[in-house]
Amino acid sequence: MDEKQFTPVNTYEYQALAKSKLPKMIYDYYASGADDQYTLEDNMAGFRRIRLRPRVLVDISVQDISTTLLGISSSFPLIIAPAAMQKMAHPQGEIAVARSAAKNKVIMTLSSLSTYSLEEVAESSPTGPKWFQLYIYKDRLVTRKLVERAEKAGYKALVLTVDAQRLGRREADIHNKFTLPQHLTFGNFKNWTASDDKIRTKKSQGSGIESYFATLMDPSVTWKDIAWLKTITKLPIILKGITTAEDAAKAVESGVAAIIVSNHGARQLDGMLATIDCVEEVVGAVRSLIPVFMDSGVRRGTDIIKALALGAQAVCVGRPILWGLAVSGEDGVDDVINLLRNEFHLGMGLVGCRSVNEIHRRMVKRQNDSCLGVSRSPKYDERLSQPIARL
Ligand SMILES: Cc1cc2nc3c(=O)[nH]c(=O)nc-3n(C[C@H](O)[C@H](O)[C@H](O)COP(=O)(O)O)c2cc1C
Ligand SMILES: CC(C)CC(=O)C(=O)O
Repeated sequence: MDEKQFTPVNTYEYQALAKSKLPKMIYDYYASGADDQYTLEDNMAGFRRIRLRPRVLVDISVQDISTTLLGISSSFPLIIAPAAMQKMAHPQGEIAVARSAAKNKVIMTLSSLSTYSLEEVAESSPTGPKWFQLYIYKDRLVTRKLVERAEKAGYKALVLTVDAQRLGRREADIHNKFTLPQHLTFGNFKNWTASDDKIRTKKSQGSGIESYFATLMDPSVTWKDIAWLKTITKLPIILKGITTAEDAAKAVESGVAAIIVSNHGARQLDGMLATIDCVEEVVGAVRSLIPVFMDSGVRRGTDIIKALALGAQAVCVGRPILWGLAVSGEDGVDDVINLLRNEFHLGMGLVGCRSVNEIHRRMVKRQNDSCLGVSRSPKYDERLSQPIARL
């Protein structure tokens, strides 16, 4: 079939099409997980181990799938996760994603390591609510300035990533000697110590992003730095990368506004649990004191239902947005969001829920791997190994 006429109907097909369009170095950077990528597979397999228990004969002729997340109304319980360097996928990069998010009434989280500046992204889509993701630099002034700029530009919350004291080892990036392409720069760091030179300096030695991280980010960050961050901002702080009850309890104690249960799309510590398998534990420890969101492995509307049934208030989505962006810019992002929204809407109806509040724990049941026979969907493997041939 002619690639041009092919319209993807789910996020897996978007991934296959994006793979056929992107240069290998860029596709691999977006798609990879750390080490053997066990957790990468498991993030998706985890959702398949959880099965739905629908209730029938419920009048679903009127459904409301909207929700409110930290005071922000959202058309459905989906948030766009921060992902670095989006101009590598499409020239409109983060601006296309921000415009799509605003149009579709979902929150966009902008990465610190964006290829447009945080001000350009804010100005591109003033009506769309946005959160700003932070890493803590060794030079605290870099972080402080970013916080001040994000506040001034109207971002509504800071998402502090806490699972990346050091960058995970993504072997494809090492093989590809990954670097930010010469015509691109980190939008937030023009003329700064944290400039994009750092990603290019050691490119002959392996992953440029690994050397950038090791040079500039602070591996000594602790809970004390959350207290410091609170002293320099009035914005709500969301911790991204909590996966245990112990850390969830500490997060609540530290006074943050919310938690994102995340393993960073399996790009950091391979061998971790799938994040969907961590949600209940974290929700239990948080005792409804603050909202819990989750990410990593969400590819279907029914995955969102499963996450909500286990106690999350919303999911964040990373790679599928990048696949939409790579395939057709803002339109592609619109389409990915719409596919997930429509799948969620249909799934909610078929489990017998008229509103997000009606999704509850008894709507899901866990199954063991042994009951399923396969650890991941053959459909997924097949689609990604031969992207266009199959299409
Ligand atoms: C290409 C790429 C870049 C990412 N960049 C960042 C980043 O700059 N900051 C961050 O906190 N997380 C980053 N993440 C992690 C995502 O925010 C999110 O946790 C993850 O993608 C969720 O998993 P999913 O891709 O399976 O949806 C990145 C993920 C990808 C795939
Ligand atoms: C620039 C990177 C450090 C962004 C990131 O978090 C990632 O690639 O997972």
